[in-house]
Amino acid sequence: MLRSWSKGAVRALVRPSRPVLPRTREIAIHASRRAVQNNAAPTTDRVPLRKQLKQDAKAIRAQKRLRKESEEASRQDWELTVGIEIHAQLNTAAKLFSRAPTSISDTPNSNVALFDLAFPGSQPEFQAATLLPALRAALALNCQVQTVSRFDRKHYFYQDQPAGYQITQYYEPFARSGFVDLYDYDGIAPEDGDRVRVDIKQVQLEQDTAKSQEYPPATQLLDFNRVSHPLIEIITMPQIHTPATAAACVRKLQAILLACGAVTTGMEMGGLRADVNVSIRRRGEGPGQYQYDGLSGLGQRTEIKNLSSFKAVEDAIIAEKNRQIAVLESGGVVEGETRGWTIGSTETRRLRGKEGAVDYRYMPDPDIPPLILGQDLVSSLRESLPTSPDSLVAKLTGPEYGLSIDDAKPLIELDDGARLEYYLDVVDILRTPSPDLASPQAQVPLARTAANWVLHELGGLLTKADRAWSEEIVPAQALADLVQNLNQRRITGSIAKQVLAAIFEGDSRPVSRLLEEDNLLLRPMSREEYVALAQEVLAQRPEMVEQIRSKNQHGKIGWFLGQMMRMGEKGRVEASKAQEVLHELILSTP
Ligand SMILES: Nc1ncnc2c1ncn2[C@@H]1O[C@H](COP(=O)(O)OP(=O)(O)OP(=O)(O)O)[C@@H](O)[C@H]1O
Ligand SMILES: [Mg+2]
Ligand SMILES: [Mg+2]
Repeated sequence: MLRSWSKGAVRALVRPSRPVLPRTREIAIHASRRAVQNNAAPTTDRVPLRKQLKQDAKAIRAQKRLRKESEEASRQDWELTVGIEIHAQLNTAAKLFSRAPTSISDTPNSNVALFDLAFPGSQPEFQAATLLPALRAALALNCQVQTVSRFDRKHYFYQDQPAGYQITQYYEPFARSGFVDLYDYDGIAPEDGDRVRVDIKQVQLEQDTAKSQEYPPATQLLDFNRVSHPLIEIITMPQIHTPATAAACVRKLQAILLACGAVTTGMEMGGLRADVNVSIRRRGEGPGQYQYDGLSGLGQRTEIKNLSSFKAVEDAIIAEKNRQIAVLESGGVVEGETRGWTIGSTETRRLRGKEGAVDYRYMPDPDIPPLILGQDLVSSLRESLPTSPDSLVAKLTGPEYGLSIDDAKPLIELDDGARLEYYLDVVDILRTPSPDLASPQAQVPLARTAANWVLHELGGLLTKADRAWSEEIVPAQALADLVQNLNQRRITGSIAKQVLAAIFEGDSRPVSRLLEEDNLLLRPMSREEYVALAQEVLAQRPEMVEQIRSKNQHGKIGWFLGQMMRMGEKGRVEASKAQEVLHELILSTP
């Protein structure tokens, strides 16, 4: 179908499937095994495998210790400074200046308007709907929204940018002067204390570039579906001084953007990319000669572009800091540069000298009128802003849910917020009034049990099967039914795990039917049955019973309990009742 915005004839991109990277731990294990095999010539001094592995582990520990010590030493001598630029793809249906859809997963080059390809004579049509996610982001980042802002042209020549310039907001961005607070639970470096506030200089609207795919030696294919996808660039002040806090800052910004609905995908899916700017200065020496937006005394910065994971942010900063220290300690000078980083690498690499504002020849775009924003729009968006990640942490760890921070954080962060949605659905179902509803006091334990099942039991199955998250694998209703049955002691924990695994594998029967048909409901054992079973296991080791009685070795009761669980009918023995009967028979009978 020929759409008015898709007449550009552009070579299609063949999208190769994403390579599956082996996990680093696996690489390490394989590498050491291979080393052992290579050394396995039939010599008399061959090192046994276990010994070799132990030696390898010791060497790795020593290496880590050395690295930590040298980090510590360099931290005392040098101060690191980092400022971050985040590019986030906004959650909008259309591009920034055309009505072409933003869907980038469609056939390559199928969602492109003439303006996106810079066809002569085509004109920009600003898509006002872009403002909604952009403003939500700015408000969630505590920015001051500007009543008037404008678009500028930033010139550079590269095939992913058909106009020869990017439309951005350089002189008058739509939002300024925000901040993001990072807490210890966000994973900031311990030396940064409980909280770090990072100021946000500005947030600007701009166009994304086309996606290029290299086929060396001579082919590069371009997919213009991404060109002119609306982006915001968030620019932090250079106020971060540790690599871990820089990574925590990007993670937090992503969480905030997802929570307020400004974006739909995070770094994993390419919806967010970070550039980090790194400089160092020697402690105790005079101030550096560089300044940024009123903050002076800084060292010369280099910029590492296009980082696509939190780990890459942290690792690239560590590598670049070490490189700059080595340059300065050997009497060299740090050049203002744009550098690159490859995952798994230990060094950043020079891409080009850093362009300055002059190189970009910024100029106001003559074809796009200023953006004038009414305060009524801003206030109504502010009022309807969804809960922030910090408020979510407070809510989940507060009296309503009572979760630990260790459970609350992954719930909020996993699967771009989808895991939390699912968890809240499960809890909502559990709390829906019903005749046998747990009392309000029981709601916290129920919420905790639900978190355990969503994160650890269901999460464990996902990890084991190496499957991506989907709320459809085990519907929220099914998990809630399972937790409810467990809570009401209609099934045992091990049966609940067995049923969860069955549903995970595709059993689509409602939980109640599954439990009935497979005869899994707990048929409570009578007291007589518990006593008979206990007597049977006690008779197996009378000498142990004697020891418990005479020497007060109560810890040994656990062995008998284990025997009762094993010997009893599957799924019928309740540990607490079995223990009670054991205590009674052993301790109160002389
Ligand atoms: N001396 C410095 N050390 C560390 N970071 C710095 C230093 N000076 C500036 N920065 C950081 O560098 C970033 C500069 O971003 P900005 O978008 O203003 O300029 P740019 O990098 O030249 O632009 P672009 O890369 O978009 O063309 C900010 O995050 C700022 O905090
Ligand atoms: Mg920038
Ligand atoms: Mg930059």
